[in-house]
Amino acid sequence: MASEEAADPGVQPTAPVDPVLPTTTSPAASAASTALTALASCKKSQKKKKEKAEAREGAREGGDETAGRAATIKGLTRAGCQALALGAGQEAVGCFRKALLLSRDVVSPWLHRACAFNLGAAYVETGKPKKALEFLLQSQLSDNESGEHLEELYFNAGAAQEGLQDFSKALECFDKATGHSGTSEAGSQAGTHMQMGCCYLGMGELARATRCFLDAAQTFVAAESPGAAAVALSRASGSMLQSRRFQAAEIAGVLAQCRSLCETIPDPALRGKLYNDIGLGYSQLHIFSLAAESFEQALRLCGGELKRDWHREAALLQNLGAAHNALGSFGTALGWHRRAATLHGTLGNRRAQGQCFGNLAYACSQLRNHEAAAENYLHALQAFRDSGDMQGQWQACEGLGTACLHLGDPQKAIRHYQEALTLLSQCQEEAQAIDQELFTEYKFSVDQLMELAGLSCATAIAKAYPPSSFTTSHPAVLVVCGPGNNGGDGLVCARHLKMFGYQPTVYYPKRPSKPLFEGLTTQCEKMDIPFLPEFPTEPAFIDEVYGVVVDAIFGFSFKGAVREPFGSILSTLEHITVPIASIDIPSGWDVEKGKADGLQPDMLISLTAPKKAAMHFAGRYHFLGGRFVPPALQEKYSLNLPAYPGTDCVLQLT
Ligand SMILES: NC(=O)C1=CN([C@@H]2O[C@H](COP(=O)(O)OP(=O)(O)OC[C@H]3O[C@@H](n4cnc5c(N)ncnc54)[C@H](OP(=O)(O)O)[C@@H]3O)[C@@H](O)[C@H]2O)[C@H](O)CC1
Ligand SMILES: [K+]
Repeated sequence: MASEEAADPGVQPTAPVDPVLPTTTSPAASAASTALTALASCKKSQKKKKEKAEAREGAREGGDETAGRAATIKGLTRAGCQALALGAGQEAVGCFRKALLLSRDVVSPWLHRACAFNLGAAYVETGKPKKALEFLLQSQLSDNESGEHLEELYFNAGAAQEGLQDFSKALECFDKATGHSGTSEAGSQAGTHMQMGCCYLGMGELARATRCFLDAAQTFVAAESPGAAAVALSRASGSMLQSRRFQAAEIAGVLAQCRSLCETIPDPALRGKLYNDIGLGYSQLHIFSLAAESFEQALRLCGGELKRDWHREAALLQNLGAAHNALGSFGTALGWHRRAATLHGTLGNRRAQGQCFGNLAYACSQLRNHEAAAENYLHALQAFRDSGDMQGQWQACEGLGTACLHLGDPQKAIRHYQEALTLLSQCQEEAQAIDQELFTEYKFSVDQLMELAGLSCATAIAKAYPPSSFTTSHPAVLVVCGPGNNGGDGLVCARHLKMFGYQPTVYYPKRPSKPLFEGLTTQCEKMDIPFLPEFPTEPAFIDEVYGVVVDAIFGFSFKGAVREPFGSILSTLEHITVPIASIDIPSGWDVEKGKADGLQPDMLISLTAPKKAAMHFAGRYHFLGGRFVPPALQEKYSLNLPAYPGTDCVLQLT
């Protein structure tokens, strides 16, 4: 979708989409990739294990009473390994479990531990990390075991911890695995680096993740594994893009390296996936010519008629059209949009089809074929209505309005523009609507959400301004609370800051007489958090005494001109030099348009989802908090929230 005014088609909804091959580095994606990598490693270790088990068991087959049992264990181990190789994880688990049971009656503790290891590794593979750890722990090898054994054990334990999203424990294990990797192949060391990269991604440490992926890529190249090296480079470029701390030229360099490796990868499916990822990377860098080339290369690899991946093909056609729109080659774009719209339609993906019709309409309008533009905007509008996409609907209406103007029908244009405006305001009321739905449909109480919101704020503040960064003698924080729920978030935040070792002081001039706010106030008082009787009028005084000021005055219900006493408070805050951390929205800002001459906080903690005004935020730290929106609600409002790292309650956006 794109409106006539869309100056930046890479950011507008014309941007390539990727429903099939997410480059996302969310913990979920990382877990998925973990499972895959673990699979490869397990297979490797199972193979070795199998060989060693056979050799050692063979040596033990000396006609003693356990020979028969050992032979059965050997058979079960072999069957388990075969099942693993065929991807039948459950069956493998069954075999290894039986082998383990039998091994209990065999005198050799080594054999028992080897069987426990096999079962643990199979559980890693079947995505049962808790079970995996249970058995991997039973397989603890002694210090005089070979380094390779220990490397395998720690690798699998790391993969299991990663599956449990305990990234720091996983990293400890992977570290130990690399510590024992002296004799192992380069490929297995690189595999460990990949896993470590995934852990850092899960922890939101994107620069470290990038380093690990790049290290892995280098080792894979040295080990002559171009496919694995290209995957590592693709992950590296993804985390570089996400971190926003790398220069475009650096990222483009990684993408180019990845692309040249792709040419040597024999597996067409992997090559196709990588070309698509590379295309998405180039799109994010706004290098649309290379993006289009990469998408075309991916499209050629979509598979023959029998094994065709139609969903991927539809996404690629859509991406190609979007890239050509961005390049201004609208004539070429038309064909891609049409094919994409048809294929998405056949696959029943109405929303994506709407986007393709929108892109097609935009290309038609640029080619001055306003009749065709109007017709396609109408198709887009219908598709967005069917799929409940409000943003798509108002953009289609706006496009329709412009097309009608060009076609000499101003009355009709006005009607479409009016509809676009109504739809737009409905979008902007979304934050309140989500809030309402959380209470009415999902039966959350305000207290619950406020607790989570306030905890997120305190956590984000502690991340951005650790006590060591304060120039004041104590980590003193002034929390200014307003009369609504934003103020309530401030009180909760103050309480958690105190728990975290800060010294918060609250200013709360207009206190609603409601049990919730009275309770929050008492909790703060009981925790020896002082409440200021008056607000300091001198900005210099605030700078002197406090290291950070939390702005919890107004949130999304602020309207009109600021009324006292908040007008004077905000004027003072506009002149302080210590950093301000605003909760949800900088106070005094228009919820949609911001306020150029208003408060300019150093930090913004957006709750639930960034509000429109967040676009005008120019401070150093933007965090997302309020990790409480259930997936169904996220989907209903097409929130497209980025994934929170691991179990964190905040996510740093910038
Ligand atoms: N789901 C979530 O994301 C959650 C968000 N939470 C936080 O709640 C706020 C929204 O809270 P709400 O109570 O709806 O409103 P505000 O805190 O933004 O402010 C309302 C009060 O402000 C007064 N007000 C409004 N405009 C002005 C003005 N121009 N001058 C002075 N005072 C003003 C208003 O007074 P009235 O007299 O108009 O009633 C209210 O007293 C959201 O942003 C989050 O921070 C919750 O924690 C739950 C989860
Ligand atoms: K605020």
